[in-house]
Amino acid sequence: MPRGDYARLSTFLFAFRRRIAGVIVLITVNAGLAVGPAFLTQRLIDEGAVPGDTRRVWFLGGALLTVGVVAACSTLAERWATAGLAEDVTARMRVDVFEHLQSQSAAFFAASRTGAIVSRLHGDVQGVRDLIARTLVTATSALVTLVVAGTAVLVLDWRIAAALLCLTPVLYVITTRFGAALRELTQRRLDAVADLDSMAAERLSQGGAEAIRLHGAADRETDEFRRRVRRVRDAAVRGAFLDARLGACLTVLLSLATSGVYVVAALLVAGDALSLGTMVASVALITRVYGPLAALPACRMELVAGTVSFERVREVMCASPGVRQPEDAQPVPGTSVAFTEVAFSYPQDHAAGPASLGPQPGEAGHDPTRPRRTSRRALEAVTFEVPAGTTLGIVGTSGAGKSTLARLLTRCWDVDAGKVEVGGLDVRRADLASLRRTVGVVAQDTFLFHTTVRENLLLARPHAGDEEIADACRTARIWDVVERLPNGLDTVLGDRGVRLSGGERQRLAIARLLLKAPEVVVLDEATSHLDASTERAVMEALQPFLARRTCLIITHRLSTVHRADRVLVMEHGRVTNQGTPVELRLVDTLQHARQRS
Ligand SMILES: Nc1ncnc2c1ncn2[C@@H]1O[C@H](COP(=O)(O)OP(=O)(O)OP(=O)(O)O)[C@@H](O)[C@H]1O
Repeated sequence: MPRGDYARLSTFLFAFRRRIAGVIVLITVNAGLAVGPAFLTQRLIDEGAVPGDTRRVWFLGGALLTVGVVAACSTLAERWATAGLAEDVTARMRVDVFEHLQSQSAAFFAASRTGAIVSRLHGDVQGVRDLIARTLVTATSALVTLVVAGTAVLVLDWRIAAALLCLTPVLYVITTRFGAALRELTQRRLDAVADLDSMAAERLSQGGAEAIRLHGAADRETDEFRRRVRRVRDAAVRGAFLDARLGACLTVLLSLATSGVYVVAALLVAGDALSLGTMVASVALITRVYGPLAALPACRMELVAGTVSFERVREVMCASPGVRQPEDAQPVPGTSVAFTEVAFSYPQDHAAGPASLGPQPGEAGHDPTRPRRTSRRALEAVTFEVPAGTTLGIVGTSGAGKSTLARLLTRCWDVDAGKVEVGGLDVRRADLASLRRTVGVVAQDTFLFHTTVRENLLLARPHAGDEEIADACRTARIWDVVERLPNGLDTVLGDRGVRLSGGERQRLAIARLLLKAPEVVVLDEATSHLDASTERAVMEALQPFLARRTCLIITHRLSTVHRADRVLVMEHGRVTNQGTPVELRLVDTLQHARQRS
């Protein structure tokens, strides 16, 4: 692992330093308790068994039992402390990642695959948990035990200690060679798992599954899934094989060394240069030295795997939010809206998120050789004003850039040139929370969460009471539908609100807007799924709510904007006309635009 990664991992763990110190103390106590029996055994043989002192034998036997019981209790305490520490670090990391992702702009999510993000939040964070709960603890314990047991052997007899420790450099060389290969394999396996997660998340979503069914593409998709599963399998099998090869090398090496130590000790006893008790104690300590020596290489490998996971989590944590709030951000002071000479292009080629969250080799869209480029301008020199409390209708051909206006107004994206102002304040200088409180949008596609109607509505105003919710639903002409649901407001709507029709989802989104009651309202094709009479009814009911507010109503239908104070006509990212509905002779303009599209 690069040195910088260790430093970052240490920085993250610094917040838990007291508990880590506690765990290290327990590990050291355990290591001390693990070598105690060897010394007691040495004395039991040399001072009790050999001279025939039975009182000494009983006393030292009792001491051995006591050390065993204390060691068991101390191990229990160490496991408990370690498990708690690892889970707390994991929980903290999950929340940090989630919180950081919430601050990402639309550009990040447009460039990243959902499954890959979820994989970071779940699989890779789990990898970090294993790193802390298993690897770091085992490594620390192995190191401490190695030092304590090595010193104990040295105290008993330096010649045996020398024979025991001569293995260390050989072990180091072997693990270094295996470590590099394992790092690459782990990276490949985690990428392959993220690919799989990402495909499953998309294809098994309600919309994805329906699209596959409608296009009869089930077999093709299964083949693709099989190909991705094979990539995961291949990387895992190669990793396991590498592990097994390392295990075999270690077994051979350790058996060689163990027999070597036995022979050295036996020769010393035969030549009267060592007591029997010291030989038994030294032999007992072999496992205490070779256990850690054998565990350390495996730890090193796991450390490599774990830090790959850590690095992948860190990559997401380091993704800078595309939309930042300045230090001196100000609350939005008014409700007028103005666009001045605004130009904007959507970034292309997944430039906005970490590369590993975008398409991977073999996936559609992955082509590192292709030069990066930006798309054609979505907006070009767009200028208009909506005075506070007035309504602007925005009409135009499909792809003209109408929805992009709403995204720039709420700072889902930032303009490339020009400025967007709310209440005379450039939105780039506005406090984001204040901006998003002031501006409310009913988007073209309504997103509903897989939860109850009530929870979906409370997203707009968390403390709204049942009466307020019911009033908003009545105004949005959705209350009778909610009442007919099996559990009313407590009915779970399914993935993305699958239990409701497109028009019902839209009306629920309008109810959500009514609960939020923002001062600036954007309705982006908010009634496009409604039949003409329901649309009329909803718009009529909304009038008192909209009357006092600044409104931008984006639509294809003339009827929806006939009450607007002014209307903007857009084509290919430009404003081609604006005026009152009457001035523009809107019908003609629209028909003209349609003919040209
Ligand atoms: N996330 C995105 N990434 C890249 N290009 C985008 C993205 N969203 C929109 N575009 C492009 O920007 C242009 C304007 O899109 P926009 O959604 O603003 O159009 P619109 O006028 O609302 O269209 P419609 O009436 O069909 O909803 C289109 O050419 C579209 O392809």
